[in-house]
Amino acid sequence: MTQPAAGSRFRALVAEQAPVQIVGTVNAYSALLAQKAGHKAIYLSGAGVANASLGLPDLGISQLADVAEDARRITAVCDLPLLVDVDTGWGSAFNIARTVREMERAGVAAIHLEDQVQAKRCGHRPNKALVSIEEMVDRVRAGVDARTDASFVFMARTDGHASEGMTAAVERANRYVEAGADMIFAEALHTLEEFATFTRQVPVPVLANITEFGQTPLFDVDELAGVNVAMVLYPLSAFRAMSKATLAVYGAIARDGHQRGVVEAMQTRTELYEILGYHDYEQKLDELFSKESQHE
Ligand SMILES: C[C@](O)(C(=O)O)[C@H](CC(=O)O)C(=O)O
Ligand SMILES: [Mg+2]
Repeated sequence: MTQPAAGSRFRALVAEQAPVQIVGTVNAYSALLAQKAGHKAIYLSGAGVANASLGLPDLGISQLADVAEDARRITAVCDLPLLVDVDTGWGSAFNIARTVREMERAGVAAIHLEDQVQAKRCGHRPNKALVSIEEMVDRVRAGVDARTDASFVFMARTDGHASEGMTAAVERANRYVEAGADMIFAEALHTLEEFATFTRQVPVPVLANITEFGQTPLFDVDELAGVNVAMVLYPLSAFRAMSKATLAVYGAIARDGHQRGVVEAMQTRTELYEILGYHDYEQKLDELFSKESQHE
């Protein structure tokens, strides 16, 4: 039986399970770990691609090809609906159309595209500059028009709150919805009251980005459910934890001349193989070999 398209599955999840938790997975193996932990939706972060895959800051340096490659690697092994951060779409109308098509081809369920200028910054840092409402409306129109699968989710992100305030952020969101956006990413709001105001006035599912060390307090799902948030994003939580763990292991090996003090902190070979389904692959190999030897 073939599965419904990724976009349909993501829409159904948002409709049934709001708020849906969406966890960042910086690579294919992380996606398998998220699935193992019981998550139903995953995220490829723009900052994650820049930081983890490229070793660069999240300042609009990465390109479509970088993000598409990481997305394809995830969808190749994990069928959970994947939301992908496409930053500003990497250009104007035809570039945005190409971004949408590439993401559809990569088996992605949803993308979010933001209203910052091309030289974008992290949404939780100062000095973000936005394009005009009209320019962002053009981006949304170009993206929505480029879809070949009507279920593919186009989410518009507004960074408007930081420089223009709540009223303007709500106005921007509504203009993007009128232009065809299916869902809205409300970046860097500060309070639950702000989320309540936002969701009251925006007629589509709204995402809250609960990234650590940022502008938004670490509200829990119940609090966010109470203000009608439909999706809760944890873009870099696992990446931040694995980075700290990695540094501790490298440090211990350098300092101690062995890794014995940090073995306890490691996932075992057995656990790794379980996540990967290693033994199924091995069995397949055995079957192929034994068939081959029967022909000899
Ligand atoms: C969600 C985000 O766009 C990302 O790329 O993961 C970042 C997250 C972060 O830097 O903490 C953002 O909010 O701009
Ligand atoms: Mg980003």
